[in-house]
Amino acid sequence: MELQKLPFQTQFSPSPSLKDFQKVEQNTQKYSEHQTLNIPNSSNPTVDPIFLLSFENLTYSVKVGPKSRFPYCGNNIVSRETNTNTKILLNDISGEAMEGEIMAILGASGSGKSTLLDALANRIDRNSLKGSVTLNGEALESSVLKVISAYVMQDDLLFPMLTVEETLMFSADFRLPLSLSNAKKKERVQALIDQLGLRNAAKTIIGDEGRRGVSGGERRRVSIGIDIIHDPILLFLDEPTSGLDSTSAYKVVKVLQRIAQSGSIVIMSIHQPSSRIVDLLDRLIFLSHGQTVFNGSADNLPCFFDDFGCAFPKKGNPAEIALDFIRELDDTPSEARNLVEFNKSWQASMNPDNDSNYKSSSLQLKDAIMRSIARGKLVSGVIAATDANLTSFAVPAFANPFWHHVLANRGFPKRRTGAIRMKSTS
Ligand SMILES: Nc1ncnc2c1ncn2[C@@H]1O[C@H](COP(=O)(O)OP(=O)(O)OP(=O)(O)O)[C@@H](O)[C@H]1O
Repeated sequence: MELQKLPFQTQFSPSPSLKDFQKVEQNTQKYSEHQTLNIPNSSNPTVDPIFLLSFENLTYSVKVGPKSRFPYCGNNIVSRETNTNTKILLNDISGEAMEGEIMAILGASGSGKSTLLDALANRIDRNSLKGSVTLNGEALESSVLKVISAYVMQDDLLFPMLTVEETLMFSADFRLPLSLSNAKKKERVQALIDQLGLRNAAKTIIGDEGRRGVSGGERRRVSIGIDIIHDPILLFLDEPTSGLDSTSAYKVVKVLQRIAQSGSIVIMSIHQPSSRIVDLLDRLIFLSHGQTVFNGSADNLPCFFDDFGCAFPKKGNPAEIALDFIRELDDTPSEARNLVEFNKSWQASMNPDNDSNYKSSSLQLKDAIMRSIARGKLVSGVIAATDANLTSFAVPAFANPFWHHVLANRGFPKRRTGAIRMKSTS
């Protein structure tokens, strides 16, 4: 794949040094002040995908104690037992997702969706997780992942008395580097409001039971916004549509598609997507008891199940139909095992050379990240200071959502009382 020539391209070697990154950072700003915040719309998808997330043979198990003979004594008795069993939560899961795509993880409750998401997002101890997760063929250091990714949880904790705009500005103040000017932060917030489709709600308070505020769908998009303020390359979301009506859920996924097409890989777990949501999903992984029972595009579902021997109805929501089939097969362990095995052979027959679907110039990760920054991802300034190994970034990294950080530090912003001065964005 011929890569677009950028003004700074000749300035770095295949193994960039700290100075190279700093030059790129400066040049990126010079190259196009605007590009940093330029968010392509969905009709303008990424031209040349430069990132590929791959995961191979992911296996994760936990030790579980036997049922206590003295249940009323609580867990202590059980934990003293040496006779523990192993429960396999993920069993040999492989797949890949490319920049510009949304990959959805589906399956019945307890099938392992959140566990797989956690495994991909490096939220499981690497010593317990077998297999590999790579970006452009390189294992991801957790410090790098912190900077280039975001994880959006199901439960959103937002301040009810702040407006949408103030909430996002608060996130920008806390999560973007101090070196980034206030004007740039405001610019980023405004771009994000448009990307999230929240322009009409920008001045509306979040609200709660006592105060009317934004709708449930808007609230969910604000939650996504505070986590993606730095414009990450990898975005993980745990059930981003749960609890939303069909239209709100669709709007959320539409926003996610826009984010993917601005140069990210979006990976999410989802329960029962509607047909029009399924149309927005590029890749689906169906899990059953921690194993893959289908991995591919929704278009392949009818053919896959027909080949397996389940006549796939011509009409209806393909994801729902597939989930129903899987649920039925789950009732008979031998049938469920057959489906897992069938998926393996079907995958192999679809891709006999075992080639990655990703046809690219296989850019090294560092180069790909720099190219992505030049394209406008990772808000300018986020990697202003990196070391040669891409292991330390000048980004504030909070283990918890930043609200926790604020609360823990008793920095709760008192609107209008000025305990923390909220910078006005208007
Ligand atoms: N630490 C643990 N110890 C034992 N079992 C666990 C542990 N964590 C998760 N599990 C089990 O692993 C299975 C998969 O859990 P996971 O949360 O990934 O499922 P899920 O598909 O996301 O479910 P849901 O749709 O209900 O959120 C479940 O049976 C769960 O009870």
